[in-house]
Amino acid sequence: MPRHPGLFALGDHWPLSLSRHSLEPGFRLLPRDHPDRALRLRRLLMAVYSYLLMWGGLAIGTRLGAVAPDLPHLPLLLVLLAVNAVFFVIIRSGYSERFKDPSLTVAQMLAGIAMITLILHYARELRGALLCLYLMLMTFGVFSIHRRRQIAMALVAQSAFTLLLIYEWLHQPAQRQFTLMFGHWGILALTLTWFVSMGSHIQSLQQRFRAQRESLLQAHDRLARIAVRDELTGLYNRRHFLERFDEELSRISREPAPLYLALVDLDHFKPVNDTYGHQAGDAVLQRFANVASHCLRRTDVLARYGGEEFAILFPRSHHEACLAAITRLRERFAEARYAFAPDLRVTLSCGLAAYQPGDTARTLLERADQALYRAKSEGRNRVSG
Ligand SMILES: Nc1nc2c(ncn2[C@@H]2O[C@H](COP(=O)(O)OP(=O)(O)OP(=O)(O)O)[C@@H](O)[C@H]2O)c(=O)[nH]1
Repeated sequence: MPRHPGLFALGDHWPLSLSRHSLEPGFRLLPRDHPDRALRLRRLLMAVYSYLLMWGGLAIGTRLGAVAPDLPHLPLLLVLLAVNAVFFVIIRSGYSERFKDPSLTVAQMLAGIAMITLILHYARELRGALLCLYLMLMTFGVFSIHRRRQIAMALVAQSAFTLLLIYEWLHQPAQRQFTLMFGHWGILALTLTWFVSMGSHIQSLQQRFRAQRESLLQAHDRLARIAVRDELTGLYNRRHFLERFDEELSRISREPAPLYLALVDLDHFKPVNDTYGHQAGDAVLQRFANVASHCLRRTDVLARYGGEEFAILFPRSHHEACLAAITRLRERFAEARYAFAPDLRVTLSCGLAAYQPGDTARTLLERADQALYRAKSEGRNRVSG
């Protein structure tokens, strides 16, 4: 879940991180081109803007007589900064990572509700307008806390305001007008209800959008995979192999390097299908893919070239190394056991050809094919070339 600052904690966006990230492992700066950077900067500005507006507005309001003159400006500002600093340290030290929501949204919101209720206590004529601070606070939860928690936060805000009204009614009855208090209470209840309802609507849109994006990404991945992979074995398909082959050929025409091509064909595969069925034949092909993937290097390009024919490209490799890899593969594959026929042994034949200057994909494939033919005619289960 992405961290976000909330109303009373600048969280990730505190300018101190510029100097502290180099000192403590938990303090990290986003790279310049990170897509979240602009968003975080905007949140920082929003948080700073909220602080200045709230505190400055109260200071001016006091002078103009719209806010009670005994409003403790300085302690309030210090409390704001202290609460913010605590959240900042908890989040940036990485300690909050152990919680389900590392942004500590609910905790930040609770602190915010307490602070706003205190401010409202000192607000006189401005109280009605300042009620919107509760809504401002609620916006921080819209994208990061679930509907039930949003409702809970709205109830906490409404209850805090109710307690304030009860306290004032009991302790300062002379200064309070019941109709005004009741009006404020009703308006807050109404707007919070609307807010929660809209918030959950926005959240369900967001979830739908996420789900759609997820399935689009999955579809894209599947398409990308289908485009280059063979469905049965998971190996590269013939088209992708020929593309890679062309790339290698144009690379070695610029910077000469050895290149080997092997064509592999399973021996007497038709009888496997005929005796044990097509599914058993498929399992043998899959087993070959598995064994071959483990016998070759990551830089080798292995593909299913046809039905039971496979191609391997060995870029920047030498004859002995290619021969050793194919022999290893031939031996391991011949040792493979199959659950559907414990006595079955399937072998392979291979034709190996080296790139020669002037070769095209076609000429090199032809030479590998001739070598394969020789391996077959010399008795199978062998490498030729
Ligand atoms: N199960 C299965 N069989 C396949 C697939 N693709 C091709 N085949 C079978 O592979 C067999 C190839 O047989 P042949 O070309 O006659 O060769 P072979 O029996 O292996 O004999 P040699 O190559 O001469 O050793 C055919 O029976 C094809 O039906 C596949 O995807 N799955």
